[in-house]
Amino acid sequence: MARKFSDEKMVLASHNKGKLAEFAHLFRPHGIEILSAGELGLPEPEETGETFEDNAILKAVAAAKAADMPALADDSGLAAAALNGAPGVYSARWAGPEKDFTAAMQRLEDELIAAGNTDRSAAFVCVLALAWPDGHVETVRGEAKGRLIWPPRGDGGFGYDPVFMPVGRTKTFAEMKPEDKKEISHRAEAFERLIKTCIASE
Ligand SMILES: O=c1nc[nH]c2c1ncn2[C@H]1C[C@H](O)[C@@H](COP(=O)(O)OP(=O)(O)OP(=O)(O)O)O1
Ligand SMILES: [Mg+2]
Repeated sequence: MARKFSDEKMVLASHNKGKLAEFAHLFRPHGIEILSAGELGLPEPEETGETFEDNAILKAVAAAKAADMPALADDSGLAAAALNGAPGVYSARWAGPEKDFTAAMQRLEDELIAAGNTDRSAAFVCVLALAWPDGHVETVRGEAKGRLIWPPRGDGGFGYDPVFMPVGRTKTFAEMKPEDKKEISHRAEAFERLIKTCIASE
């Protein structure tokens, strides 16, 4: 049995404004007060894990202990099939300290072409970890499948959204309204699973 969340508030252990905006929408119907790592002055831990799970857990546990309240962390990224899942857990690092996603998307395109440009399928992955100050952690995972387009399109969203076209759609994540991305995203799927396992009262 998963541990249930029964508090009134939690800290969102992320320093990414794009994620924080999406979580604000996702949490709206649930009546849970969300504080951000930034507003609590929490440090950004080094993401030394090899998997999304490892990194989500280390971010959530560090924040829960530092804030002394339950903490939710999101570790996510884009996995290109032709690149054996790269950039994967390195998705943020491909953009460098300047968070230059124009450069990161260009690198992705260059590597797809170098790999033969025959398979442009990719998936966004999101692992959420909910940790308590005593160190207990629950994790859930969500995925969105699609393909990588070029050139980038749209100015909504964040990160790699302008090159990601979800399966069965004609708009990239960056061209969609936030409420449309929210219906089908990796983050929304993981969030729904989190609600079912850890937050719903049944
Ligand atoms: O919906 C998304 N749309 C576009 N790009 C995305 C998305 N979701 C993850 N991504 C990419 C960019 C992000 O920078 C990286 C996650 O890296 P990741 O370490 O989990 O997040 P982060 O460093 O940006 O913030 P933080 O660790 O403080 O939560 O993958
Ligand atoms: Mg990060």
